[in-house]
Amino acid sequence: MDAQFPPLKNDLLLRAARGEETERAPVWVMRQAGRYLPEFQKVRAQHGFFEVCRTPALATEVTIQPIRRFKGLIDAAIIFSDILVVPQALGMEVEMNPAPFFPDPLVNPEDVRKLRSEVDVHKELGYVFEAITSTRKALDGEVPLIGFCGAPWTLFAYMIEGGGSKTLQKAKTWLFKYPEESKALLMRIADVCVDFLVGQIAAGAQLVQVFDSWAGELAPHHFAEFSLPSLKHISSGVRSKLTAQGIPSVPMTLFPKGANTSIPSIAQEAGYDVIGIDWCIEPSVARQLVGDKIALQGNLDPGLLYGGREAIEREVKRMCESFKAGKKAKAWIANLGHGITPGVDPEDLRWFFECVHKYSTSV
Ligand SMILES: Cc1c2[nH]c(c1CCC(=O)O)Cc1[nH]c(c(CCC(=O)O)c1C)Cc1[nH]c(c(CCC(=O)O)c1C)Cc1[nH]c(c(C)c1CCC(=O)O)C2
Repeated sequence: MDAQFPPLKNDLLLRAARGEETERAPVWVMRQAGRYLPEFQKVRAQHGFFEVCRTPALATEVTIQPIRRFKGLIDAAIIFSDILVVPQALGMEVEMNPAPFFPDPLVNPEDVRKLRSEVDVHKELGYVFEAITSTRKALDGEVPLIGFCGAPWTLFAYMIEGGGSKTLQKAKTWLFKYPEESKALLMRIADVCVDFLVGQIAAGAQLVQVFDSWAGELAPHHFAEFSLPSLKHISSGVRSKLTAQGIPSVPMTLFPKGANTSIPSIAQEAGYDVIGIDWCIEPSVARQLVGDKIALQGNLDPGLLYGGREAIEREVKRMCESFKAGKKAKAWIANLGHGITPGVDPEDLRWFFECVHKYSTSV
């Protein structure tokens, strides 16, 4: 598989994801290709959001923009796409104006009949696979390429709410009034996620991340009941399908945002190599919870990038000390605790990268 691509020159991310010690922590940021970058805004001024996702040459260009700008400082690219392409593959209409909007959300359990019963990911999402292959080539081995999908619970919530929501009133109505139908839908989404991730890995993704952005909206026992089974289904399904197809396995990351009290069960049961953490948990505490076999990713508050250089340096130093436990960078991928937000000065992000390089070294 890798034979068709240029050799990888920087494998820090992959080594840390496998739990190894590294000279310094690899670093990238969630949503690194996005609206805070003027070069991204330029592309978006001429093309719709999903048009960029669906046009491999444009998706490749915006994926590479942060790699080009922060050359030598950034250790991974993440393919430009969105978690909501999976609901689209299931047959739902999704607009981005500028927040996600579903004109025809799932109102009650009978509505699942509107979804495609069989999803051919190559037909519906082949454009993502093409973008991945094209980006792998364009990266020329500079850094590894990350593929991703949304977690079934987060996607379920979008498909039912019809967009973002503060209370998740509709999604919770489903969970608690129709638990069996909800679980069936969550597993249907998980099946599509499995094929989608396998297709991304076959196309050249060197690590894959599952974003459960709304994990923290569930009580720990409800996370265990509704989200965790579908997350396990994804990790085990991806690995067994890769084996069956003779495709080498890649590290898998789960970002269960806000589900910090569920970290021990996630580490033991979910089947991921890396767990992403937000800034509401101390890194050294997360390390104690997961033991030394699982890698961690995170976790600076993205809001710190508005705080100026002094605050960024102080907090990155503190984060590094907490992750390293005073010793070495091991099994840790530096990142923010959630996506970078619009309005951040790209030069302040550069400073974040420089501070990680300085303070995360093994000493
Ligand atoms: C919940 C979620 C979505 N999308 C995603 C998540 C999970 C991560 C998270 O919790 O932030 C994931 C995502 N979305 C995007 C990426 C691309 C890769 C990257 O650079 O990280 C990734 C990994 C591009 C995007 N997806 C979106 C943009 C901005 C839209 C634009 O260009 O107009 C980008 C760059 C739009 C989007 N897409 C989504 C929302 C809520 C929005 C609008 C608000 C916002 O920007 O945060 C759904």
